[in-house]
Amino acid sequence: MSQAAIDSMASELARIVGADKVWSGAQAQQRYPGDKSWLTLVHAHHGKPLNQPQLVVAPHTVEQVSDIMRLASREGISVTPLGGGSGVQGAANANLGGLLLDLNGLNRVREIDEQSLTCTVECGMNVKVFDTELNKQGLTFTHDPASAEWASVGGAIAARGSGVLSSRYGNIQDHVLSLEVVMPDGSVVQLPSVPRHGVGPELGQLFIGSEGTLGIVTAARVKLQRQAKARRFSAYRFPDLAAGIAAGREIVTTGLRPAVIRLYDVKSAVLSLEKMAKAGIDGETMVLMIEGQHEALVEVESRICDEICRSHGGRMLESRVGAEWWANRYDMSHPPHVPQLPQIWMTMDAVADFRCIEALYTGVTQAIEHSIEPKWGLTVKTHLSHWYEWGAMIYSRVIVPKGPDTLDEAVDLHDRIVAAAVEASLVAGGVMNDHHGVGMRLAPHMARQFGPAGMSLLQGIKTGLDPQGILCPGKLGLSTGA
Ligand SMILES: Cc1cc2nc3c(=O)[nH]c(=O)nc-3n(C[C@H](O)[C@H](O)[C@H](O)COP(=O)(O)OP(=O)(O)OC[C@H]3O[C@@H](n4cnc5c(N)ncnc54)[C@H](O)[C@@H]3O)c2cc1C
Repeated sequence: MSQAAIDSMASELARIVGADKVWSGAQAQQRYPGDKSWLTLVHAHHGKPLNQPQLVVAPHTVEQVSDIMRLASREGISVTPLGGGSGVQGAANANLGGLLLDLNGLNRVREIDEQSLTCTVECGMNVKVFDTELNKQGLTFTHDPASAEWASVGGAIAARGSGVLSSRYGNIQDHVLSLEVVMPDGSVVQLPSVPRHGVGPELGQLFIGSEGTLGIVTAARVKLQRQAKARRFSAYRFPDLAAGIAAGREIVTTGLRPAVIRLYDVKSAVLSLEKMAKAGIDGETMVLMIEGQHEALVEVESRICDEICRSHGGRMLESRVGAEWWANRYDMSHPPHVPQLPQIWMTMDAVADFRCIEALYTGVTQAIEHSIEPKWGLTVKTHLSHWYEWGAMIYSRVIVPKGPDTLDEAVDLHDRIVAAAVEASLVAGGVMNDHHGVGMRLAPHMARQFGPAGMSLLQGIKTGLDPQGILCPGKLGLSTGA
């Protein structure tokens, strides 16, 4: 965009939202440095920011979002939505310029339906603030990612996120009941808000995980739960990872639903449970948390889980291990546990069915370990924390303790680790990833993971909904637009 076009667009945007909600040029880039991915941080550190919006606009209402999209569509300007900016894949970067749409001002709770236990909430609502508000009424959202203090509800939906309680309550797609979406041409779609329907396909699922490429999610009706009245923690030391996986599999495939089933491999257990090390955390360890409305049910479920864990060789640890784990569950997202540049760090979360899960663990962790020369001293620590009726997720925390000084070398190492892990997850019968989205990190691998026919279907949907290609061009491995 020429300077004249930017100025003209800025004044049109100011007419929609007010001049104090529009920023351009250096002001825009300083105000919005980009998301929390290593790629974003390392580029900014080397003076080559990935996030380069020419304009930023911060609407407060769905009508304003609609007017902005109508304007962007008329002018053919690309738009990148921004929620809490907590993404770790580089998705919320306006890397091709254009307009960054800051949605944090759309943060109202529109309605709580206490009979149906649902809430209609706007996309910019912060996840933690939302849950704190609900807690005052004895209710809870149950989407509890480690990034709750930064992430928005819209961002969680757009990135198809998951939270620590997912094994009982599901991932974000299970919480979302219906959506309000502003389309690239500014039209507003209200999807049916009923428990289930046979009125054609469930269109809401199209937007969950679409990372801003298909429409702007402005509000969602979401499922609520009553806050748990009873909660039990337990922890088990298993002879090896396979025994822990077998116990987890038996738990979820026999109808039991612990809210937390977290199985750490040896390195990860020592790292993540170090505060409890005196309790004998020296091997594969599982933390369980069982909760519900009825003490009696929680007691029975705990007892059966205990029997299952013991039958797979699990040795029960002091119950405080689980309780302390819960109290400190966000620690790994804060200093001193957060790595610093020039270190290279990333999380790789892969998912597969139970038939493939052990191969996935072995394949991905070994591929990461061998992806770069040993001199870099890479470490990989892995746990399983999202369990489904037919499979589970492995989550690897990867750190290169002293990365190279140059940007190109550092990005090359990073990309080699990612490519090796993606390939290994496919070979093992899984995919990368489970809940962190695609962003810029995984975009080059989308075609490999979706396959040519899958990509062609996705591209067709994109072209149909966004013929000008103005929403997040190039994201999700899609074309950069017309
Ligand atoms: C320390 C740490 C821990 C984390 N732990 C977890 C975790 O436990 N579980 C988990 O799932 N994730 C986790 N994440 C990743 C991240 O927090 C999630 O992906 C989160 O859901 C992103 O929300 P956000 O509002 O910050 O989105 P952003 O980063 O702002 O945006 C993410 C993507 O969604 C798009 N987008 C945002 N809002 C909208 C909207 N309203 N409509 C359309 N598109 C939109 C953006 O364009 C971008 O493509 C973690 C991140 C960090 C830094």
